[in-house]
Amino acid sequence: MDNGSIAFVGGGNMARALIGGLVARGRAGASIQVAEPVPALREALAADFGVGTHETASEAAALAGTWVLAVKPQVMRAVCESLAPLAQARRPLVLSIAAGITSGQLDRWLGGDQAVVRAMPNTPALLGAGATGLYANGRVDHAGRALAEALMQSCGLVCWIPEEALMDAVTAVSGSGPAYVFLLAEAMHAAAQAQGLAPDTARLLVLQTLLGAARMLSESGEDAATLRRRVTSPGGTTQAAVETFEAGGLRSLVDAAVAAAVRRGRELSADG
Ligand SMILES: NC(=O)C1=CN([C@@H]2O[C@H](COP(=O)(O)OP(=O)(O)OC[C@H]3O[C@@H](n4cnc5c(N)ncnc54)[C@H](OP(=O)(O)O)[C@@H]3O)[C@@H](O)[C@H]2O)C=CC1
Ligand SMILES: O=C(O)[C@@H]1CCC=N1
Repeated sequence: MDNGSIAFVGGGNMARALIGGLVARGRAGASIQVAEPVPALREALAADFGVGTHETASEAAALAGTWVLAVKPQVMRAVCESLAPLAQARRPLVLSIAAGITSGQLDRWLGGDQAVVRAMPNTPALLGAGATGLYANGRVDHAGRALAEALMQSCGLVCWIPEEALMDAVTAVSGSGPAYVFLLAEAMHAAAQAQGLAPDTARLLVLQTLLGAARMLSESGEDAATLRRRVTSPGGTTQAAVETFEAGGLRSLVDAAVAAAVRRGRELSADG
């Protein structure tokens, strides 16, 4: 049964990012099956990546030994229950990327005794620049862990997370994290225009600043605080801005935002 094919159940934003990352790094589109109820999404995935597409989860899942469950947490139970007979018959490696939903819930909804890996990726996976946290339940053997790791590594960095409870923190930091950076970019872009810069110029300057700063964080070997201090001339412009951020409570705001995301992850697993 396992011919190396992967079935994605759900062909939305995150599935598209993962499939794009896999195909860009050499996986044949034809080895990927996607179940997605929205016809326009199915057509776009087939056209862009050459994947096989299906209307229902069981049609796609029947063709693969690895299942990536990429539907919203709110519909995960119904999707798993619809796949339970197939899961019991075929014993696939199941990867769920859903926020909050626990491996115990997935195992139960799929009928029990399932090899379940929780993966929390993020959308830069599309560029091979993703970050994924992985947690495997006790039914996943060495080969299953290696397969899950290789799959997600083709979309970027992978970290194994030792305790499942920490997956909510991973979700709040790196799963949701790209949105925090995009929000900062939006705010800087608006502020640049408010100071009189033309929209295109503002966009270019913000974009290159974020890119350059991220590269320095990644490549300089120095920590964020050291790099920040080096920009901040005593009594200069950066100090004026940084003091404004600190006075406005930026650090505690970020702490509260991440805590809110962790709480929401826990709530998503509350029923069932
Ligand atoms: N977006 C992100 O950055 C990240 C998302 N995630 C997780 O990924 C999962 C998907 O999120 P995201 O891609 O943003 O959501 P989307 O809504 O973009 O994608 C989910 C897709 O699944 C479809 N769907 C619904 N029911 C079924 C079904 N029975 N069979 C097959 N497909 C179905 C939905 O169709 P319809 O719209 O008609 O319901 C939708 O197109 C979530 O669980 C989320 O927690 C994890 C990491 C990052
Ligand atoms: O917003 C969400 O719930 C999902 C999980 C992480 C990123 N997007």
